[in-house]
Amino acid sequence: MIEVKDIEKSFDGVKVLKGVSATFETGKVNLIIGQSGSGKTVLMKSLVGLVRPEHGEILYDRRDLMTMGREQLRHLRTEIGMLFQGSALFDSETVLGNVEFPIMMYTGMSLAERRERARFCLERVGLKGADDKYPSEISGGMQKRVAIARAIALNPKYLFCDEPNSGLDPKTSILIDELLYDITHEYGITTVINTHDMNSVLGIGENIVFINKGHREWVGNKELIYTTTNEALTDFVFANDLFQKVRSYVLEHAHK
Ligand SMILES: Nc1ncnc2c1ncn2[C@@H]1O[C@H](COP(=O)(O)OP(=O)(O)OP(=O)(O)O)[C@@H](O)[C@H]1O
Repeated sequence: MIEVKDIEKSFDGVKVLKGVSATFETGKVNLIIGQSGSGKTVLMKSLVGLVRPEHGEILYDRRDLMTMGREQLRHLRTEIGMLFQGSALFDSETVLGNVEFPIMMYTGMSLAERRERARFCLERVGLKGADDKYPSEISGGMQKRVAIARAIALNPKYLFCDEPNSGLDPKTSILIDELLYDITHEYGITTVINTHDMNSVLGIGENIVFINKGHREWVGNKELIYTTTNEALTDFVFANDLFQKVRSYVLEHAHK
């Protein structure tokens, strides 16, 4: 479990996180949602140590990132998997090479062990047989799967995904969501996903943290979101006509 307590972060004197507290649960898909500019990315960057808040605590299973020494930080990094926007694969490396990379960086495994682990991860994300391809030779959805295989290569306790559906068609997005959901549950990972995608919110949102103008405005799950009376949240989630209709349908049937 990751807990953040009263996080504050400013840029050039402007506060963008205004005392955010939230819990990201173990073995669950935790979503951070909110409008553009609300502070989601700054929150996620704070969680992984890329941004340093001026105030607050970031507790990884009770270990505070804010007060960790260099060794503790290095150890924590081996427990974290990251999936960046746009996959961020190394173009000059094969699919297998990309997945092997963190294993080579952070473990003392032999080449044969590394290969075995990387192949296992590729098979887990449904990419058996793609080892020798280069990122430019595979589709965006496949690239995302490679990035997921790389993110789980070190068997992480915590997995962070920044907009994992960006650039994908709706069907591929759902498949990627399902894969992230399955992996989270299979390995008991604390997964934190930063997303705008309403299909993801209503599909895999087991624990949803809604950030509005730098505040944590609402916490709940995909079921509770239908009945929320929080205006900022309904404006954000049900802005789209189709989702508004889905909401009306769900509410109507819930009362029968
Ligand atoms: N390094 C930085 N320097 C100055 N301001 C920043 C920096 N990073 C973020 N901000 C500001 O902090 C605010 C929150 O930005 P953030 O990127 O967290 O928004 P977001 O919710 O992730 O938006 P989006 O969904 O569009 O990515 C914005 O006003 C942004 O301009």
